[in-house]
Amino acid sequence: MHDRPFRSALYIPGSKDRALDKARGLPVDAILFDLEDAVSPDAKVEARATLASALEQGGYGPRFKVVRINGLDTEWGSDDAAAVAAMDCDAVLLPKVNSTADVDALAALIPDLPIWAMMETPRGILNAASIAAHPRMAGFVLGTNDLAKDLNARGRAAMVTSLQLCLLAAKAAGIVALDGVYNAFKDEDGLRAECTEGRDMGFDGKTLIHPAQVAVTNAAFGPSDDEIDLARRQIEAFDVAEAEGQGVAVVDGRIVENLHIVTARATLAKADAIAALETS
Ligand SMILES: CC(C)(COP(=O)(O)OP(=O)(O)OC[C@H]1O[C@@H](n2cnc3c(N)ncnc32)[C@H](O)[C@@H]1OP(=O)(O)O)[C@@H](O)C(=O)NCCC(=O)NCCSC(=O)C[C@H](O)C(=O)O
Ligand SMILES: [Mg+2]
Repeated sequence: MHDRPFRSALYIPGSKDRALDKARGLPVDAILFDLEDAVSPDAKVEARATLASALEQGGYGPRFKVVRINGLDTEWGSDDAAAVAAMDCDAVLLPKVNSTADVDALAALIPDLPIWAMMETPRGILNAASIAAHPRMAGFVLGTNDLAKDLNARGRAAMVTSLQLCLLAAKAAGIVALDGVYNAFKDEDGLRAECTEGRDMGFDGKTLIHPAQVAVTNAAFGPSDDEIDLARRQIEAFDVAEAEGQGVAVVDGRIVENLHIVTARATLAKADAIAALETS
């Protein structure tokens, strides 16, 4: 559990002024300002300047700001990294990370900023544990489109092992883990089902491509009223049990032990963090 929510993380093409402006009013927890795949090659250089100007202008409030650069093996990567070092953002996102050597290369160009990794290549997935444990690494974003392409995979079931390897690595290292995008952005029911699946696997949130996906995602990854109510009742019941010298309570016919109280407290802390974010 992280000290801020990451339920929804919206990609915004760095080249699109209108979308950059719209994001200032969207209730997302994080923004992934994109210089990579959402920007065509002939617009890359201009997008860098457009994004720098949008971030300088500000207005993104409490949203966590991540800039996705082009790979350092492309003609734009090094200049993107130099530009990002001077931008007002919270992390830099490196695409197609294969190994810790890729992270080292970016770390050498940007001394301070937390680094996030796109996990979207077979080599990267196999190296997930060492990438997550890199001292500068702070977040994983699953790139399920690139991964499906490289695996020649059809459907999400074919990627579950990859998703879980990344989750295990992220949880072991204590970093953020965000699920991949749902491409059919007008299919609300399909998005809800995939959010539910990602949440139940343990992802902190989901990456999005369109504002219409925000509400469903925030609802799926935030604690529901029933979950908050249950967490409160578990804590109360466990306090009573402990006062009576017991190590176990029973709530709704299920046992509640100390470890469940850790989860219950995390649920309440997340609800508080969401409320604080939404009122700031
Ligand atoms: C998918 C889109 C191309 C659709 O664009 P459009 O047809 O313009 O949508 P709408 O007309 O419905 O837009 C309505 C308004 O919303 C704004 N808008 C649209 N998208 C965004 C956005 N992402 N962020 C902020 N605002 C947005 C429009 O400007 C309209 O505003 P207004 O005119 O004021 O009403 C488009 O949504 C889009 O480009 N989405 C982002 C695509 C993207 O970022 N792709 C790259 C990331 S996905 C990826 O690479 C994952 C990973 O690497 C992998 O491998 O899986
Ligand atoms: Mg990708």
